[in-house]
Amino acid sequence: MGEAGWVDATAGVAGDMLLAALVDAGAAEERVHAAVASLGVPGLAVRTATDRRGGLRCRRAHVTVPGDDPAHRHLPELLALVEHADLTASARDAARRTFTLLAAAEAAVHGTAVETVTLHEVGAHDALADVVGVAAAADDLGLLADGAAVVCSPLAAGSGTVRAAHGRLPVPVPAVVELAARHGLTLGGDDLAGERTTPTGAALLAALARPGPFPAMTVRAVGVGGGARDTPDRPNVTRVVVGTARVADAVRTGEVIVLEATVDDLDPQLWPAVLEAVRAAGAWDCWTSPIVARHGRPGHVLSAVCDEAVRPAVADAVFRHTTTIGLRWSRRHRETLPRRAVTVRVGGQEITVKIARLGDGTERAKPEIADVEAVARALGLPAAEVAGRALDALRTS
Ligand SMILES: O=C([S-])c1cc(C(=O)S)c[n+]([C@@H]2O[C@H](COP(=O)(O)O)[C@@H](O)[C@H]2O)c1
Ligand code: NI
Repeated sequence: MGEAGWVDATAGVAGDMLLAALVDAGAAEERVHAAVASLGVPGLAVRTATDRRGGLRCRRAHVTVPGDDPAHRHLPELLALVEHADLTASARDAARRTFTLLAAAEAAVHGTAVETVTLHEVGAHDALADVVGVAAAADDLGLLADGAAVVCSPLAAGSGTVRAAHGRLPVPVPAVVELAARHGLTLGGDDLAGERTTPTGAALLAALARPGPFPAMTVRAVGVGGGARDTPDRPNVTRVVVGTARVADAVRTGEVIVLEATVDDLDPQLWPAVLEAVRAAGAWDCWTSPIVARHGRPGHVLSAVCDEAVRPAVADAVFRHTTTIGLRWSRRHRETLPRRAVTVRVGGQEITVKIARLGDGTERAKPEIADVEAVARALGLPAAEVAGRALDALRTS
């Protein structure tokens, strides 16, 4: 059975509110501190403290920013900071996906390209700390693991106007509406005054959650994250509930998007960079298959598997990074075995072992090959030996 999460954004959601809620639900704050510190921005830090919002106890996240924040950033700069930070693969993926979705929505709103769109507040130091902090916290709670599922409620639309770098904007602000339209998020609750859902909050939910009703789960913890304002109409909080999903059968079923493009005119040396870009856009997996294309030309079919939420970003990456001028996509059924991850040590170094459970209850363990390769390099041993020692360590643990 996998981890389950529910995000209640009916009173609103912002990056700092979600971060505080995840920490309040039990995510290790040290991991958040370390992730933010590893961005290498001197003076950028985050801490949380208990507070109250509208009579409810909550936790608030406080970000300390250096005084020299540039007026704006662009997506490549944010992705480079995330790339060099000390994050797990899942947390890095989550942070990358969030910024990519945010930039794609901003680009659509302002009619510019994703890579060159100017990100004002949403690319500032505090947004960076919020996104990376949420990625680290969600990872710590197991919400980014294979088989985990996070569901979110409708997001509070709010009402009125708000002052931003763009001038006075109508609420819900354009970036939030664009993110909702692209990722099927529901906006509701326009009875609430002011900005309740920010672009960063909406992008985090687009990247980490799918909209839906409260998932059946055995509840383990609840976290309440407070926003900057203490509003009289409703406690200004985002709630997170975490637990273990209740799954009736061993095999999970679901739907995924499979995108394909046939390409016969790309410099073959570029394919590794293309695959990396498509993954960075949010695809879970992507690969190429050699084909003989029209007129007997050797070519490749590029295939990518992703969630509906990131389909526009993945399609965008395929168009930008290959020579194709068309692609096709379809919804496909998927079945996956429940799995969990265990950390073992070989020669003092950590290796993650993924354990899948089959329908008859038997388990199949596989050390993560990237960890095996890194440890093999560090210890000067063959990878096969390190993998074997990881399985021995699992058996004796
Ligand atoms: O930074 C940018 S480009 C930006 C775009 C928009 C649009 O809707 S377009 C709105 N805002 C406003 O900035 C603040 C901070 O947002 P966070 O997501 O970083 O919390 C907020 O009021 C947004 O509505 C910024
Ligand atoms: Ni904008």
